[in-house]
Amino acid sequence: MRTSIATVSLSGSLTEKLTAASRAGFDGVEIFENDLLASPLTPEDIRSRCADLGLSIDLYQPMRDIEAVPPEEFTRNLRRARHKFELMSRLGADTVLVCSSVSPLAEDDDALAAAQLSQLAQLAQDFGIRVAYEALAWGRHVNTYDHAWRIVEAAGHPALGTCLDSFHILARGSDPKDLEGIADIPGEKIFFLQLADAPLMAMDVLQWSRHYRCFPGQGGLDVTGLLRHVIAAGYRGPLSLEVFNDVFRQAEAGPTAVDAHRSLLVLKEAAGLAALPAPVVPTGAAFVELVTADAEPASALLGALGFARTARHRSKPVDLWQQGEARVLVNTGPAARRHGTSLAAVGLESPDPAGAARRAESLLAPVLPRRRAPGDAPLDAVAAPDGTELFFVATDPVAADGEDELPDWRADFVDVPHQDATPHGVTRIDHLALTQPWHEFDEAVLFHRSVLGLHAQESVDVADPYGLHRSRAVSNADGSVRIALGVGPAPTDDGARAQHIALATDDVVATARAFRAVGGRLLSLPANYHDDLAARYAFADGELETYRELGILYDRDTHGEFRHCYTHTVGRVFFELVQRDGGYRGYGARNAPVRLAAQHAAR
Ligand SMILES: O=C(O)c1ccc(O)c(O)c1
Ligand SMILES: [Mg+2]
Repeated sequence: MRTSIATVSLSGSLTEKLTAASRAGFDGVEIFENDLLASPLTPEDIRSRCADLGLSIDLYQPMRDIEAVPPEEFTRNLRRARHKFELMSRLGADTVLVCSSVSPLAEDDDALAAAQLSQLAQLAQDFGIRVAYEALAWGRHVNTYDHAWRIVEAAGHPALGTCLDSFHILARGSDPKDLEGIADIPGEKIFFLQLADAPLMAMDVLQWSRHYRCFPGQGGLDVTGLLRHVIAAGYRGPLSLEVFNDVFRQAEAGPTAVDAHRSLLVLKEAAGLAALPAPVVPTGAAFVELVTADAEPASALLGALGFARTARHRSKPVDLWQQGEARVLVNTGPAARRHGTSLAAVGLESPDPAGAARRAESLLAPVLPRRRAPGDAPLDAVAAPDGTELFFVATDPVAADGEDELPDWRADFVDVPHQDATPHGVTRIDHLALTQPWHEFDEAVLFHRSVLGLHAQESVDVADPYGLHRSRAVSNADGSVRIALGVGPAPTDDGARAQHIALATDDVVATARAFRAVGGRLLSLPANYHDDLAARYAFADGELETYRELGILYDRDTHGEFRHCYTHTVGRVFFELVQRDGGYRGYGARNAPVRLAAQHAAR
């Protein structure tokens, strides 16, 4: 099925919007009236621009407050409509959206609405135009899809059909049973389908629609289920995205259009309308890579944490630090000069690295060129929305019988003589916390879910002394890959750009003590925090005193317990030591406000 996007869903001038939609691979657009009014291009220019870009104009919208009004008012509406139909002829657009009236002049009279819409459709037909009537969820008298359809059916005009909009239908929180009526609408009378999701919120539906709509898969509405009903009805027109929110309006149109198109691809896959290469879910974090112009602070911190510098890349200035199954690469190559100390790449263990890359590519992830010296392992890598490089590396590169050996990233490293540092009990990487640019948060969550096949937890809000952080974790089924995607309060705030690496230990007290014994600095916490812990939980003798001394935080869920503490920050990066017991599933979100305040104080 063809894909389309409303120009209102992208930022910029009409030209910028059209270019972005075309580049991202959309087949068509809905031209939003305000975008046309604000454009210096004539309708003929817009028509030829779209043609040059390979875009059809699938819809012109919206026409408002047309139906169920007194006769003099309707005469004025028809005059207005004639102007618009002439304009549409110049544009080469053959379908117009009419949304249900919000006017105080509108009467609660379905027969009148049907008669007037029929008259409008007759005029449209003379121009070769079809009218698609949409129920706004806040329409004065018509605000449900079935009500709009009853009026269209009663009008019985061949140039009048309905437009279904997933937001208006699903935002009313209707019983899933109410949606079954969609399949009873003759497919050819559904003239258009608009798709949008939204996070679940209890608020006025108009504000919700205008400020919080997002692309399918980024919110909490069952857009897939709705699409199945519409397909069952026989609809075969475009799948068109119509999103309004405060974020994309300030973001660049190009990346938004790619994010939008990815959401449609995932939606089509979920609804059984398209087959993509299957997701290859990563099975572990093989390594993280830090880039830095000055390796000293990061190396000192890794050393204090009990890591040993075990190997060096054979052709690049990259050291491999290891402890247990936790591996950190420190790269002082050219990329470092651009970034300061930051987390630039993650090696994800994959049972099928090439398959993982094919999946990513099919979902429009930029595949990274294999910049490598002769003899280096040819690793598959893609860029996440925030630019983090994701390498898909073989869990078990040794060839099974009859198969080619997979490239082994470790083969690029040569062991270096190192003093056997005494390990401090770190066993592996527990999770990564990656702060996203504020306008890419929803995109990042959809990316990690769809491209990597990870499951997304609920979004949590975390108070910071100077703003609010939002965080949403994505993980695989057994928790061996966990990434907490976050967005900070202000792009200029250091904390809002922080990235952290949480290291697992079976005994956080021992690991923290060992770290401190060699001069490591742990984030210290206010006494009030531990006083509150004493009020909430009964600890063994001396336990809480130890936590006070070391700056260890504590949390509990229905599964188990969580103990954690934090190092100081190097560039954008700090480490967390975590001990999970009994299957604790969270990330200590309850403690995050205290941690954020302590980090502000430490700065
Ligand atoms: O918010 C609105 O007014 C509006 C306009 C046109 C639409 O198709 C829609 O879904 C909402
Ligand atoms: Mg709509």
